[in-house]
Parts: sequence; C-alpha cells; structure tokens
Amino acid sequence: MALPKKALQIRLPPLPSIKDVIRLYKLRALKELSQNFLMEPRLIDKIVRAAGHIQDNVVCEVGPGPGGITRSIIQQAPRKLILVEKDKRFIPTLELLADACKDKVDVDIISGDILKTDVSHFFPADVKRDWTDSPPPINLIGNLPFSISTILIIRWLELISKQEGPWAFGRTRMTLTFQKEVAERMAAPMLDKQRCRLSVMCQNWCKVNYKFDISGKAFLPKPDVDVGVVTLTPLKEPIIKLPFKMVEKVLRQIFSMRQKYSIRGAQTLFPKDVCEEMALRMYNMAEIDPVTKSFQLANTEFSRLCHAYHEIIQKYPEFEHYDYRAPKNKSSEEANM
Ligand SMILES: C[S@@+](CC[C@H](N)C(=O)[O-])C[C@H]1O[C@@H](n2cnc3c(N)ncnc32)[C@H](O)[C@@H]1O
Repeated sequence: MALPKKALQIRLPPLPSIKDVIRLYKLRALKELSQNFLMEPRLIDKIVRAAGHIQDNVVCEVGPGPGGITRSIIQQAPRKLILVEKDKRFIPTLELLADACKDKVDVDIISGDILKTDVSHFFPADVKRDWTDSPPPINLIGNLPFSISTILIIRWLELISKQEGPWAFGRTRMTLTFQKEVAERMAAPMLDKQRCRLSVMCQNWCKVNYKFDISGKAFLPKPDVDVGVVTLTPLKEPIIKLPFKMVEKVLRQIFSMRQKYSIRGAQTLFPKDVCEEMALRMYNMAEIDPVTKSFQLANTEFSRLCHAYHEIIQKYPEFEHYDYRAPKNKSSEEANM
C-alpha cells in the first residue's frame, strides 16, 4: 500500500512582515480596487488549508496584493504559482517573494486584470485531466476584491459550463473569499432566506462548500462586512443541461419578483399579450405549482422549468430574444415583426 505523501514545507528566508511591507512600500489601500489586506497569518493559513492538498499542484492566486496568502501558498510547495495582480505597486514585493523561492517554486507574475486574463495559458499541458476524472492538480485561490467577486464567479461559471479556460484542463477547484452575504447566497439551499439566482447558478455547475467566516476586523483597512470562504468544485454534469445564457435568463426572470409567486417572474419571459398563458403552460409542462415562491423551488424544479422554457421557444422561436425591459417588446405581434 502506498504511504501517504509527506507534506513538504518550504521555508522562506526571513522576510519583513506584511504590515512592514505595506509600510515600507507605502502601499496605501485603494478603495477602487477593494483592497482589504488580511493581516493574521493564522487565518491566511486557514484559507490555504481550505484548498486541500496543494503540494506539487499548479496554483493561481487572484489579487495577491502584498503577498500574505502568497507566502502561505509557497510554504506548501506548489509546483508552479501564477499570480494575477492589477495594482502595479505590488509587483516589486511579489518579485521579491518569487526570488526568495526561485529554486523551489516556478512563479509567474502577471500584472493585469483577472477579468481579462486567461490564466490557463500558463498551465503546463501535463496537468490536464478528462472532465469525468478527479479534479486536476490545479487550484484557483483568492481573497477576491469585493468589487469584482460576483462578476468573476458568474464569468467563471460560464467558462465551467463550456469547459473553457482553466476548465479546459478538467474540473479545476476554487477556494475564494466573498462578502459574507454573497457567500451565503452561493451556498443557500431551497427554503433558505438567502436563496437567489446566484445560489442556483453556482449549485447548477459546482459543488459549493461554505467553509468558514472571517471577521472584517481581521483586515486592514477593516471592511464594513464580514467575509465568507467558499470552495467550489465543478460537477461532472450540471443539474440543468442547457446553455449557460438560457439558464441565466430563466433564473433571472423567475427570481425577479421574490415577494410574489415565482410564476409572476416567469411571465416576464414572454410578451405581455401571451405572458400569462405561456408562463402557465411552462409551469404545467414542468409540473410545478404556480403558487410557489422562487426560494421554495429546488434545483431540480428549476431544471424542469428551464427545460419547459426551452421546449416552448423551440416551438415559438420569436420569444427567445424577448426582453421585457426593452420598450419595443410589448406584444408578441411586435416580437413577430
Ligand atoms: C481584498 S485584496 C486581497 C489582497 C491580499 N491577497 C490579501 O489577502 O491580503 C484584493 C486584491 O485584488 C487586487 N485586484 C483588484 N481588482 C483586481 C483585478 N480585476 N484583477 C486582479 N487583481 C485585482 C487588489 O489590488 C488587491 O491586491
């Protein structure tokens, strides 16, 4: 029987503390880049531990900033570390770190925006796995800037749905921080008061694990809210096996009237003069009680509703691009014109 691999720890040479790095390099936190630095090594290590075994893996860290999490990742001896940081002021400190471990870890520093960077260009070809295999030895880790965290996860879910970017290499896992409320929404099960479109979207393509909270007090400067640490592992098969954009649209509309019955939201998928009839048809086809609120629906019930919508637009393709917010889209006749 193979013995479990002994955890290798890389010992970094003595380095100034993160507090001193911030002071020495005069790295005043910028609000526009949602810079809240995590100062406590114990919590930093806890985030990295939440990613599981990362020794010999390819790790990509989003927004390393002054490098607190980066140091903890390096100590776990990854094979390769890719750092994506938008704020150029941090690059010299990250270069110092890369230099301190250059014989042991291959570090790539990308001075750029994670929303515009395909980090998979930096992955070695041999870490690729089939989608149905265990996840590849790749981890995406980040104490994400609040300003982009929801946009980023939605964008990544779309890439997961298409098995593109980091997910062209298999079911790449993520360990990420979000505002506590956003993290709670991502993991919220049916009937939870936080249940929303983001919950169903995340759970449709990933297994979402809410790991733990971090008090806002642990950050410098202190944000107004606490933080939740979440891990996401792409599912072998999504629950709703339909294109991302269609699922996103149906869920957005169904959740658009939270206080009312969900069918009222579904009505906005169709032109005004047929909306009641079409939404009822959709609910009947899906065998869902129209007197149900959106947070009361299970992921499998959303799947049936999305498939019913898909079937309806196969029959009435003119409804596919209907957008109830567009002033011209008032009736099916206009939609037909
Ligand atoms: C919440 S701070 C975390 C800093 C550090 N990792 C820590 O935990 O102390 C977010 C970091 O993301 C960076 N950042 C903000 N927007 C970014 C973007 N679009 N792409 C890459 N990095 C970004 C910020 O400059 C900052 O360093």
